[in-house]
Amino acid sequence: MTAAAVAPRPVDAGTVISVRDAGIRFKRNRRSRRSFKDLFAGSRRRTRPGEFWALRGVSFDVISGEAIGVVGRNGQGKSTLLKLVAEVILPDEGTVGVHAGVAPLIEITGGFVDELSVRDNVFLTAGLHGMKRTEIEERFDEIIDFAEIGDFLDTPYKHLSSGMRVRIAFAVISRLEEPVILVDEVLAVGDKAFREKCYRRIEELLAGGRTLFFVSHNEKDLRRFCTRGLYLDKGELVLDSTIDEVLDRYNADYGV
Ligand SMILES: Nc1ncnc2c1ncn2[C@@H]1O[C@H](COP(=O)(O)OP(=O)(O)OP(=O)(O)O)[C@@H](O)[C@H]1O
Repeated sequence: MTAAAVAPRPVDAGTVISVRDAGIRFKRNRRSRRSFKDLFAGSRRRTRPGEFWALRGVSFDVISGEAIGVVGRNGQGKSTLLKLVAEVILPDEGTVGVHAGVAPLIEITGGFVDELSVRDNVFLTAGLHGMKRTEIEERFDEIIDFAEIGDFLDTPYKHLSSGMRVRIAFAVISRLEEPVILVDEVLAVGDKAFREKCYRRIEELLAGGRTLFFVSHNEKDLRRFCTRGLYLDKGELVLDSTIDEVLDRYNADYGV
């Protein structure tokens, strides 16, 4: 049976994300590009020379309001999983059903455009997530105050330091009204005071019922926010359990 033939499971009330047997393969040197012909050639399950599965056979459901920590060593597929949930990439096999809007902070650029000013990027990103111009104008000062980068409103995004990029990206993403928030390790770039401010904001969002995916190598942070853990190893989901069980298993496996 081809992946395309897998019938989507009925979605329970409250299920915001439903991932079934998802797999994504990359070329060693760049993202695998499937040709139009491949879609009909039944070659989806095969790995061609130079390709590998960054994720494979991954299945889980997420209920609205869950806070999920994604755990695993470097290169085991954590960021790839978040990109699937953000629908930035599509699975090569299986299905990824996302039944709610997603605000992703998954790369340092936060989806911002290098050449545009900070001001224009705020309007662009918030607009792409469905905010009306008047709503963005109302929240603009709050966003800039949160990021503490009021002196750089007309600066092209590419000229900001990496910490400043994360500040503005987080400030915008965390003001969106999307029900699902994805936070990759990018916050690690921010200084300690700013990180703490972001963490308090994440706690507010969780208290307000948002759903969180949080990738981190920091056990304390994972335990602070997350109730559930997904442990990825060699592209497979080896454990889906409480965050405490997931961290215990990860520590036992890798002796940290
Ligand atoms: N666009 C891409 N093209 C080719 N390979 C990729 C691409 N993106 C990720 N990979 C590879 O897929 C694997 C999983 O990468 P991923 O970034 O998901 O790991 P990770 O668990 O988030 O790692 P880290 O903890 O280091 O951030 C790695 O081997 C990585 O090199």
